[in-house]
Amino acid sequence: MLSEVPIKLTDIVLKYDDFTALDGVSFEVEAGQTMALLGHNGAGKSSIIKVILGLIAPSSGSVKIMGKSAQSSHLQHKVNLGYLPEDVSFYDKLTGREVLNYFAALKRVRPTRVADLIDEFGLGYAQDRQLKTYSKGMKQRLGVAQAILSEPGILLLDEPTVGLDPQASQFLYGKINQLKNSGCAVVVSTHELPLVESHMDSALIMSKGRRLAQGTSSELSAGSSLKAKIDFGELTSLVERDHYLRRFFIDGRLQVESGQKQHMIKYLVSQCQIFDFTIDEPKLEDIYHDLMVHPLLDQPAQ
Ligand SMILES: Nc1ncnc2c1ncn2[C@@H]1O[C@H](COP(=O)(O)OP(=O)(O)OP(=O)(O)O)[C@@H](O)[C@H]1O
Repeated sequence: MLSEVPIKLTDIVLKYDDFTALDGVSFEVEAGQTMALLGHNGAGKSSIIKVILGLIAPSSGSVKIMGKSAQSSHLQHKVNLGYLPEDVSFYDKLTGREVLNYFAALKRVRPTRVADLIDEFGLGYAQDRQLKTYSKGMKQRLGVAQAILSEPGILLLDEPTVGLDPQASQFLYGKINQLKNSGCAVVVSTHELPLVESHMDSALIMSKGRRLAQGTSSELSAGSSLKAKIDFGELTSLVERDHYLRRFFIDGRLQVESGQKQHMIKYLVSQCQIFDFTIDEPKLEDIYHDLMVHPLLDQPAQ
């Protein structure tokens, strides 16, 4: 029997009174896949996470977690799920260690895991201090440690790197990668595009509750109107002789839409015997900003 898809949303519409926060959102996250939710403030990212958790019911559409409705009453007990809310807050008279011990007992996690995570997240020196003495980043580290405590099969992180220093952010994405390799399905809502580009499998880019684009970095790049830039040593002299290449010679570089890239590479290799070139693909950050300026809102939901 095929295993169930950990997260599957189909045509989700979510209304808060008269306001439509999500409008026809569909996607799946397979086991061992990581997906980023991107979009402007108010695009609907946290709402998606809350719908996946079953904290809010969509107005229409279906949310299946491991094949079961997200609204099913015992789902939380049956699915090993880790969650970091956007505004992480714990009772601030507890110490860091007490907070993690509390969640460890709740999730039936061995106590040695608490000690390991406190150590890995660099909180050992503060583990017996009350949270009211913690900085924002220390609380965030604790929140992330809480979310991954049970080595979840589904991990939902809402803006996990807010307040984290660059080293802690890198460490977190290393942890996400470890969980992915053990089969966890991961969804991260974030505004940190370079981290997404280097660490996540795919991204769903949202605007005003709708999907603007979705895919891996190369799929997003191929669907974008931004150009890939191809450079090699004797470019200028070759372009002077080659009428075809001249068409793509812009600002001293060959520039082609991502969809034409393979064709251009073939041409360079077979027609020009150029084997040594570099390709500068559009960055996720550029694709994102381009989409925000030129939205493709008529794109049908997948
Ligand atoms: N409980 C609520 N009642 C009414 N409107 C809400 C509620 N929660 C969210 N909204 C609205 O729904 C839209 C989506 O909100 P959401 O929090 O999902 O956005 P987001 O993409 O996570 O934003 P941010 O990047 O700022 O965290 C926003 O316009 C927000 O004002």
